[in-house]
Amino acid sequence: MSKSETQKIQKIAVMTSGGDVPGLNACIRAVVRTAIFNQLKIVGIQHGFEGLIAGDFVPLHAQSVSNIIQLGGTMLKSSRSELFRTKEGRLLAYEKIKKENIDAIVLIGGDGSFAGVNAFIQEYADIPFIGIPKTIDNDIAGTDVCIGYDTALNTAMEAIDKIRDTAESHERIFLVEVMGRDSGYIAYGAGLASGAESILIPETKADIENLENILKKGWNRKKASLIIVVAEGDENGGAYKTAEMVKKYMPTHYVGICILGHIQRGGSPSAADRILASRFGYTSVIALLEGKKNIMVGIQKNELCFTPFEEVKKQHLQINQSTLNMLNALTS
Ligand SMILES: Nc1ncnc2c1ncn2[C@@H]1O[C@H](COP(=O)(O)OP(=O)(O)O)[C@@H](O)[C@H]1O
Ligand SMILES: O=P(O)(O)OC[C@H]1O[C@](O)(COP(=O)(O)O)[C@@H](O)[C@@H]1O
Ligand SMILES: [Mg+2]
Repeated sequence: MSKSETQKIQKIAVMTSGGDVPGLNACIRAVVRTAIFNQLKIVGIQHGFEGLIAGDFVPLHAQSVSNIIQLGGTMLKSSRSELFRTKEGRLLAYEKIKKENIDAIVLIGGDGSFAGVNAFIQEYADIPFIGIPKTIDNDIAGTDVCIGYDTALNTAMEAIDKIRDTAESHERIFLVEVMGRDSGYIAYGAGLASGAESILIPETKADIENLENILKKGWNRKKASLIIVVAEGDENGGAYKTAEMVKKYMPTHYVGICILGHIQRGGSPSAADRILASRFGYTSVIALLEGKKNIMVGIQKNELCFTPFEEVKKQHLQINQSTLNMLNALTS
């Protein structure tokens, strides 16, 4: 039997992996403070799985996380790691965990990171992991909302409001491309919140079929500006490709393009993200102390819940007929 199964957990580690989001520092703070409050030792693993493979550990104390709850980015850094996808990489990671006497790990990551840790625990079963979901794409099943989505959504909405000002003054059409590799959550949320005339997302094809109609109707009823929000992962290829289509429908109009890009990943986290991050961080350590392992913390219908890593999949935005009806009414 392994140490973690026979003895109390004494030393844990926390890490961030995958694309960063606002709220990671708030989550790290909650994990560290809860660990220390419960007399656990805690180290940070720097640079995600790359740092785990390299043994890049840093001791953490209550003061290490002072004054970071409001900061974007991650004090532990993050990475995407090709080496962790290999058995050799995961063996190196295991060796470093054992050498550092780490009994359990809190992993703040996305669906990719959880797939990675699922591969790891099939090979090395004696290290309990608790996952905390973060991604601005909000596309992780097992939780209604991920850390970072709310702040990214607000960043995108504020940017679209600004584009609306200049579009109105000059009576122009703009395409605004927001992040979402395979996900329409930011596009849908920011488009709805900013009164966009059209929202193009990977989850539905009806949006592009209606585009010409919506634009012509809007212009004919003397709208001074038209804003189309496009998810980067939209099946038509994002803002540049869609702009070509729009220019065909409205050949005499100015068609501007604005790609928001990584601006959506930065900035001070919203209150909602800080609160979510704090709840998830606290719950993850308590879960380890209660003997839970290899599960992701989540929140569904405002209740905290847990999902085994092997069941953590991508979540797709569900757009049903009543949502389409609402969008049709609000953009008319
Ligand atoms: N199937 C897998 N097997 C092993 N490692 C994986 C697997 N999928 C992802 N990973 C690891 O997890 C890292 C983070 O995944 P990624 O999809 O980039 O971000 P996120 O965790 O935010 O979804 C990858 O860079 C890789 O090291
Ligand atoms: O910063 P990178 O590595 O280029 O990744 C960009 C991608 O990361 C995201 O911001 C989301 O990343 P995660 O799934 O890792 O949270 C996508 O919206 C975007 O397509
Ligand atoms: Mg992902």
